[in-house]
Amino acid sequence: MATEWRTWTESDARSWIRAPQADDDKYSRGVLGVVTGSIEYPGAAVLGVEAAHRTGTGLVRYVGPRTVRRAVLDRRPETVAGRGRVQAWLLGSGIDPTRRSFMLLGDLQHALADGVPVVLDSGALDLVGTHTAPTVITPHLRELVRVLNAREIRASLEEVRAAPGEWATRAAAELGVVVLLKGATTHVCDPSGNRRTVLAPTHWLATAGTGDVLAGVLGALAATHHRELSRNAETLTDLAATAAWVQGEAALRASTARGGGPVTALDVAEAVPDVVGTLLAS
Ligand SMILES: NC(=O)C1=CN([C@@H]2O[C@H](COP(=O)(O)OP(=O)(O)OC[C@H]3O[C@@H](n4cnc5c(N)ncnc54)[C@H](OP(=O)(O)O)[C@@H]3O)[C@@H](O)[C@H]2O)[C@@H](O)CC1
Ligand SMILES: Nc1ncnc2c1ncn2[C@@H]1O[C@H](COP(=O)(O)OP(=O)(O)O)[C@@H](O)[C@H]1O
Repeated sequence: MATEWRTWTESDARSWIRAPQADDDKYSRGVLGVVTGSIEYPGAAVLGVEAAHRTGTGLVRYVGPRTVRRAVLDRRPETVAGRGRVQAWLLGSGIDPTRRSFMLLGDLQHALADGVPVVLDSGALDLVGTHTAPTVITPHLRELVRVLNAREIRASLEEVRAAPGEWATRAAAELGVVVLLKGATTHVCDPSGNRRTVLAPTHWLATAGTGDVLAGVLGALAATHHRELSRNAETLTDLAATAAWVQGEAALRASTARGGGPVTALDVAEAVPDVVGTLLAS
C-alpha cells in the first residue's frame, strides 16, 4: 500500500550522513566499487568517482577500460583500480547498453553477483531484475520509459511525463527495487510503498553530467551505510532521497558562489563536501 509522497528536507537528509569515528578506518567507512564510463563517455566515470570521494566514502575502486581508468586516476589518484571487496556497487553511468563488450558485461555480472547494494544507472538499467541484492535504479524520464517497455509495460514519454510519481511507483512494484526518477522534482519510491519527493533548489542542475554526480553521491552513501543496509534494505529509499537532496543543495551552493549563475557537473561534485559538512554541523 503506497503512502503519500513526502517532501525530503534538510533535517531528513541530516539523519543519513555518517561522519567517521575514532575507531574507523578506510574499510569500515565503506568501499564503493564503480563500473562506469566508456571510450564514448569517459567523463561520466570521472564525475561519478569524484562525487563519491566528495561524499566521503572510505575508498573507491574503479573497474573499466584502460583509457577511462587513466582519466579517473588523473583526476582522483586516491582511486584504486581493479576489482576487490566492496560494500556497494555503482554501475552503468556513461555506458551505452547497446555497445557493451564481453569484458564489460562480465564485470557488471560479477558486481551483481556480489550481493551487496547496487546503484544501477544509464547503461546498466536493463540489468535490473537479474540479481537479488538491494537495488536502486536512477533513470530519467526516457530511461524509465525504456525500462518499463522492456518489461512489456506500455508507457509513452508523454504519459510518464504527465504522472512521473505514478509510473515510478508502478516500476518499483513491478521490478522490486527502489526507483529514483530524476527531474526538477525527483521521485523516490520502493516496493513497500515509501514515497519521497526531492525538489531541486535550482534549475541550473539541468546540465550534462549532473546525473552521473548524483549516482556517485548515492553509491557513496550506500557504501558508508552498509551496516544499516544489511539490517534493513529499505534504508536504500531514504539514502536515495538524501543523495538527490545533497546533489541539489550542492548545485545551489555552486551557483550561489558564482553569483547565481550556471554550474557544471564538476562544480556540483566539488560543492558536495560543503553540504555534507553543513549537515553534520547542524
Ligand atoms: N561527460 C559525460 O561523459 C556524460 C555522459 N553522459 C552519458 O551519456 C549517456 C547518454 O545519456 P542521455 O541521457 O543523453 O541518453 P538518452 O537517454 O539516450 O537520451 C538521449 C535523448 O536525448 C535526445 N536528444 C539528443 N540530443 C538532443 C538535442 N540536441 N535536442 C533535443 N533532444 C536531444 C534524443 O532524442 P532524439 O534525438 O532521439 O529525438 C534522445 O531521446 C549516458 O550513459 C550518460 O551517463 C551524460 O551523463 C552526459 C555527460
Ligand atoms: N528542470 C530541472 N531542474 C532541476 N533539476 C533538473 C531539471 N531537469 C533535470 N534535473 C536534474 O538534473 C540531473 C540530470 O541527470 P541526467 O538526466 O541523468 O543527465 P546526465 O546523464 O547528463 O547526467 C538529474 O539529477 C535531474 O534530477
